[in-house]
Amino acid sequence: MPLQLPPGIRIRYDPSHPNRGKRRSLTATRPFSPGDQLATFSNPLLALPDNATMRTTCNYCLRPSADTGTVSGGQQQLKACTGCKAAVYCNATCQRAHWRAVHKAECKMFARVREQAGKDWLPTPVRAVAQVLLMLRAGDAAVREAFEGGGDGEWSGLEGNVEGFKADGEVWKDFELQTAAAAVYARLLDGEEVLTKAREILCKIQTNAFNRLDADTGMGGIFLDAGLAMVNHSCVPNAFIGFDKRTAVLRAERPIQEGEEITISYIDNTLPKAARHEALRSYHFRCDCLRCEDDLDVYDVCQNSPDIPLNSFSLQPDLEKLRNPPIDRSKVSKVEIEAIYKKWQALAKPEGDDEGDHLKLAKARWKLCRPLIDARMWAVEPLPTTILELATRWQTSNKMVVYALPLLCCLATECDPFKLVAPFMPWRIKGIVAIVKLLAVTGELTASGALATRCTHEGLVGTLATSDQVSMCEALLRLVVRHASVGAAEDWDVLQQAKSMLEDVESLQGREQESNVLRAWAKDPNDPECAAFFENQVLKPIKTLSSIAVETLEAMLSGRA
Ligand SMILES: C[S@@+](CC[C@H](N)C(=O)[O-])C[C@H]1O[C@@H](n2cnc3c(N)ncnc32)[C@H](O)[C@@H]1O
Repeated sequence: MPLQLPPGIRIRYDPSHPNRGKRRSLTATRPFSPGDQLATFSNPLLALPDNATMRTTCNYCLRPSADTGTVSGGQQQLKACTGCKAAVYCNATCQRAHWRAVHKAECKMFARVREQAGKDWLPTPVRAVAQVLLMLRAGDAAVREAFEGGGDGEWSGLEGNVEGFKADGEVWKDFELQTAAAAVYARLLDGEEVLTKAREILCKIQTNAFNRLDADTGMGGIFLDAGLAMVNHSCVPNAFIGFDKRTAVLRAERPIQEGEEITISYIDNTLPKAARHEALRSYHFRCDCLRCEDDLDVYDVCQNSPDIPLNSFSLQPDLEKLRNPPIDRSKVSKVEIEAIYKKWQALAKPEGDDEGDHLKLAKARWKLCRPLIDARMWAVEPLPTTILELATRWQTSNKMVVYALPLLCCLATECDPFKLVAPFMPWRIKGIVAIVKLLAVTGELTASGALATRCTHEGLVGTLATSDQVSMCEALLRLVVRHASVGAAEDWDVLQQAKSMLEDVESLQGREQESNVLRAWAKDPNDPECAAFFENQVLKPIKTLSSIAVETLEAMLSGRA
């Protein structure tokens, strides 16, 4: 049976393509603009939370619950299946749907796991392989086509790169252990044939499933849809995937023409080339995209991006800066950047939470990044991650929280727009929401007069004291709401939060005038009066905070004033 695909996309099969892995690809059947939804996939073959979150995530719709055990956004408790007590659900509808989809076959397996291993969970890949084995036994036609086909031909099953995995001794040994466990627990251990099949299944899962990892909710898991699995990789992709519970949405990151191949990035495509190729190793192909062929860095890719004009309504509206970034390439070569990244990765991370140990690591990282700092290449890894990891630590530290704000402003203006040129990319949106949350903290400290006791940097205290932090928040939230409405689902948690924070800010008494200007600015960012307000009240303080970040980091990490 041909694979059913949503309208807007189709599989292109080119049997003469010399690279077997690229014979099948997804193609657009009509033009798409940046942010457009290409297709949604809401009936995946596999959708499961990872073992760390399976007790705090609905095992069917994959909605995470808050730590309290209530479903986020609601008051319902997650309820455990009365049979296995391992899988949990937000309601009876989800439980019934999961029972029909796979849990009917899986429930008894968890009882065996408890009996034999004394646990109420399985490692995620083991559970995924066991689910496929059980669905095959139950005669599921779609699962059979996907997992028992040969992987070539327009639709003849998923690609598994089995020979490639086999060639990697360590990985294969691990696969053998995991698949043996899946076969035992699924009670399907009847000979080498099942084990061979289980290993093929695991190869296909590794090649085609997406990891739903969400740093905010701490949630991970596996999502595998046969149609979505037809999308190939590029380090300069024209599309990206967003997850919304049990649905994956494929969206255009750049303009896509009718007949053009749709590509996404399987990895962090802003890493230096050698690191990207290392990350792609488990997909068993050598990427020959433009970024790889010409060894382009984030600034090269940004300069040529068709998405630059979308930034006129963003925290980096200086389009000229995106086209001609003020960097000094003579200070560091691409070969040196590769070497910096390798050494940076090799630095050991402290095991515990000791502040001193983490500061020592940050200093060592900063020292390694010196050529990038001197070249003002803030968007080139590993510099952004060095700043982000410090900001993340400081955000939750009473002593350092105020200092985290400039770091986030630096990331949102000097790093993210160059790395991800489209302002609706979820990562950029989350960065802005993080600034709003910190402004809420610094705003309160400023209002209560406690700011100076929490921060000794006079420039930072002065900038915050003289800024209209509420208007900054409102402007940032308007950016978030506009861009998230383009690049994410309407009920994306981050968008919902932003909308509710915006309502709170708008309802504050005594700032109707500012709110009116910002509302008008969101409608027409080019209106001179509104643009001037945004420039003076929002962009200027954010730029000042961003330069304070550099000063602070230099002082704290390298002792330079
Ligand atoms: C998720 S599948 C993509 C669909 C695949 N083309 C197929 O026909 O089944 C991932 C596999 O596709 C191949 N692939 C994806 N992107 C590629 C690329 N840019 N160049 C070569 N092969 C690629 C690799 O074999 C990879 O392991």
